[in-house]
Amino acid sequence: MKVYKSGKALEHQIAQTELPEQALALWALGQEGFLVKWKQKMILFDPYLTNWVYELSGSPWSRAFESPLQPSQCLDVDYVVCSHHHEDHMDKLTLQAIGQSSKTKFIVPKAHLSLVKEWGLRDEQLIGISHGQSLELGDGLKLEAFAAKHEQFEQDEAGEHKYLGFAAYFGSIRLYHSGDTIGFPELVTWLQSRQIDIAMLPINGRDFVRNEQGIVGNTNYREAVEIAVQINADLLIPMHYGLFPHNDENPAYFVDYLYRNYPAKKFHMFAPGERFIYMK
Ligand SMILES: Nc1ccn([C@@H]2O[C@H](COP(=O)(O)O)[C@@H](O)[C@H]2O)c(=O)n1
Repeated sequence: MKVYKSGKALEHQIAQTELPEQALALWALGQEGFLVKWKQKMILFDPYLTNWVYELSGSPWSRAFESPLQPSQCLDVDYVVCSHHHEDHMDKLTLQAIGQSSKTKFIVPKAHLSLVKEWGLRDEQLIGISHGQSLELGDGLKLEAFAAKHEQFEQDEAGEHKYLGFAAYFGSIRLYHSGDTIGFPELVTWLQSRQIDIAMLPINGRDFVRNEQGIVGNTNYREAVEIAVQINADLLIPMHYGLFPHNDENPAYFVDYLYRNYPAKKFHMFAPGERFIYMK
């Protein structure tokens, strides 16, 4: 798979992107990694910018495309937000490298605070978040966490959910980044009252063959579409495809399903490294 823009050209584009308050810019970085710029703030969701999964687990976990950005190009980001501790979402090498920044704060599930401290991130860089909690992040930016079901809910001894999704409020623009999850009725109920504009959901699905390989599943393209429809999201962004061929889905099936069933529903399918500007 080709990367649309990467390296210095992408870094330059991010720095040069100026936006009115009612707009935000999104860059897809692969899997569930997205950079959001709004006003002068930058927030990075689930960045997997290295080859750490392959280094840990070997074949078949090699990347299908290079990361559009290197961690060292993300030192100006205000917040890195991680949904759960799977290495393609909470990547030790990416976090350690961005942790060299004196600016960036890391928002992780409270269940994983001790782990990221073991990785060398310092207390003052870290913010833990729990299901049901909201964080005010300044300038009208707010983040709210919701439990996710990476097939199941999983909680630590203290009852902290290990899988989270996030509603991020950029002024009046409301974005939901699901993390890794399947669909479940409470999720729809929680999100219906949040009036989400942009819903970002995985489409890689799940099956017993992948379960037998230790791969935990997510919403498939039908479920992603149906959740977006039920919460009345304005725009649907499919994610979690294209990076690992053995845990993938063809995004054309998502487009086909959406086009046949909800032809008026807006979506955007990204190429890695592509910028998309959303204006409310
Ligand atoms: N044999 C395996 C099975 C799974 N992993 C881990 O799974 C992660 C991918 O799952 P997500 O749905 O969270 O993207 C991947 O990061 C590995 O940590 C593995 O390493 N080996």
